[in-house]
Amino acid sequence: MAFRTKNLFEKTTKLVRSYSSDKIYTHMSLTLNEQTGIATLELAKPPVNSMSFGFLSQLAAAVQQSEADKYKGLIITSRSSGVFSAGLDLKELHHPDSDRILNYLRRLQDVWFQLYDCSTPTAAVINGHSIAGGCLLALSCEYRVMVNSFKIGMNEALVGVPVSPMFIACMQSVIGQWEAEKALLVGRLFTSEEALGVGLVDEVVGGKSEGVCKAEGYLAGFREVSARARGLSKRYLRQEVVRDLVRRREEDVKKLVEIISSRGVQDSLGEHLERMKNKK
Ligand SMILES: CCCCCCCC/C=C\C=C\CC(=O)SCCNC(=O)CCNC(=O)[C@H](O)C(C)(C)COP(=O)(O)OP(=O)(O)OC[C@H]1O[C@@H](n2cnc3c(N)ncnc32)[C@H](O)[C@@H]1OP(=O)(O)O
Repeated sequence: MAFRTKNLFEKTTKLVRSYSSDKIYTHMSLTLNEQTGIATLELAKPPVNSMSFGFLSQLAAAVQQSEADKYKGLIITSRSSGVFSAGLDLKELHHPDSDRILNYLRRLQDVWFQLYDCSTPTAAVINGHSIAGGCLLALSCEYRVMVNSFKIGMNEALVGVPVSPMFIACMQSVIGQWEAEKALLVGRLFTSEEALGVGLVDEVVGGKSEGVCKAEGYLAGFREVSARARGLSKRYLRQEVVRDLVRRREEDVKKLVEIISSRGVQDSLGEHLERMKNKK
């Protein structure tokens, strides 16, 4: 089979350089299967694929690449066998520099808009724990296959930070208002099986390769469908959520910076980081 592992940054060097201070293309790899036209984006930022500024920039470049090259599909998964993504990098949120946190949250918004609103068919193979921002990443894809025995959800309530409108909108659009409310207000993490029960994921499988096959099956379902019509329909279906968040994006970011910088939230973040350190 003809596989081409693309160094994403060959084509997007300019974009990534202007976005990121990290070394180019260190946190993920994008591999195109030239026979199917489906690309796999494998997150590879040990130990837990936390979403640092550089990670978000590379993710943005990958999504942009899939749109520009008109991939038939994009599968997002993790190189780690235990963690899909631990979400936002808590170190970016703890004692932040005011300009950096503003730019970090703007970057997060940009990536989310790009992924959520992209016309490329997308699927997530969640082959490990998927927490908060990690759950957002999976929910922004169209289809989710999860490997059993892991946890997924948005734990902001336990971290002591508010769930932001973008995260809420995504959760609501997949599992509905009441289930989202029940889960988000207590920071519930679902097992793979519970996630399937509530509709947070579409399938549960025994391992990553089975998950990739299921995701490919979903994406192959569009082979006979006009890519243009499909892409436009997806945008129309998602436009209400996008429009609302675009309209209020600057207001949301400024409010969140204010909240994150507050003493109470900083104390909670510090305690959460301490708990993680002490769990060993
Ligand atoms: C509209 C405006 C834009 C929107 C902006 C929204 C902004 C709103 C504000 C906040 C939103 C926050 C959402 C988030 O995503 S916050 C992140 C929440 N995530 C977590 O709490 C995950 C915590 N991690 C875990 O539960 C575990 O690490 C787990 C993922 C289950 C993996 O467990 P395990 O394999 O046992 O690994 P360890 O726990 O030992 O961790 C290994 C090392 O990784 C460090 N780590 C873990 N998670 C993070 C993280 N999120 N960020 C940074 N670092 C992380 C951990 O401390 C260990 O480090 P070390 O080895 O040095 O001790």
